[in-house]
Amino acid sequence: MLPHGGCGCPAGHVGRVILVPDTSWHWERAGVRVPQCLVPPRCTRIFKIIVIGDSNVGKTCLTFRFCGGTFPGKTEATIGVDFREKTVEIEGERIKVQVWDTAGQERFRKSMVEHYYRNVHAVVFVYDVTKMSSFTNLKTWIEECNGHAVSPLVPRVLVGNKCDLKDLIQVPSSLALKFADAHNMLLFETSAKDPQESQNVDAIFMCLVCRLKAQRLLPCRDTEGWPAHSLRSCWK
Ligand SMILES: Nc1nc2c(ncn2[C@@H]2O[C@H](COP(=O)(O)OP(=O)(O)OP(=O)(O)O)[C@@H](O)[C@H]2O)c(=O)[nH]1
Repeated sequence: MLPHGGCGCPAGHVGRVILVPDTSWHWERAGVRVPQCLVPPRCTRIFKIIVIGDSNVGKTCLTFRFCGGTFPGKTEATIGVDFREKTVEIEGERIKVQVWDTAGQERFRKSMVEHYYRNVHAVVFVYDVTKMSSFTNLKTWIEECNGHAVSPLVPRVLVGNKCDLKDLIQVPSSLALKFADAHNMLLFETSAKDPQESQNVDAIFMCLVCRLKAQRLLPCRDTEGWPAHSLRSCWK
């Protein structure tokens, strides 16, 4: 039997690895034994991605589509922030993507703004392709982001949502592309509503996750989500 923390994770899991009579390794926690093959990998990194933009552009729907695979029938204005999570596996590493769906309405975001930007790993700026004002307001959102000392190294992407409303498009792709280039961002034009676009919605977040993974600077956390005491030994 290995001592507590014998799994090797520097954080020390709340549980222990034991060798049972059938000679296979099991994970024991609160008296429940789970075969080792079902135990999640030792460390799961968490990437915090915030989604910002005007009210009604579809931030909630995009995060629903990515995290839950569906388009919500009905949404209400976000108050403060809503969190959604999805665990993805890239090259054998499990990564928890923590998506912060922020309020677009000023009155619902005031007290929370500091929290949005603290320790953020990536930013998704969203506008509505059928509403020019949501595109012109992007300047303000970028200024707010920069004003909260978000490093230029933090990856950012631009998303034009509601592309399914083809007859109502006000923001030409060429204009959006120019803006994205000027701000060193990738541009995605998509629709949270159209199920055929779901892969494109996934691509927004997965491209950020891949870039973050490549940076290899982000710390590992144990499977409970707590920061590991010694981060370096968990880096690949
Ligand atoms: N046609 C269409 N409608 C969409 C799409 N995405 C969102 N909507 C609709 O747009 C409205 C606003 O969507 P939300 O996701 O709540 O917008 P939000 O940006 O989160 O708004 P706040 O929480 O106020 O910041 C809802 O009525 C959605 O059904 C889309 O891709 N296509």
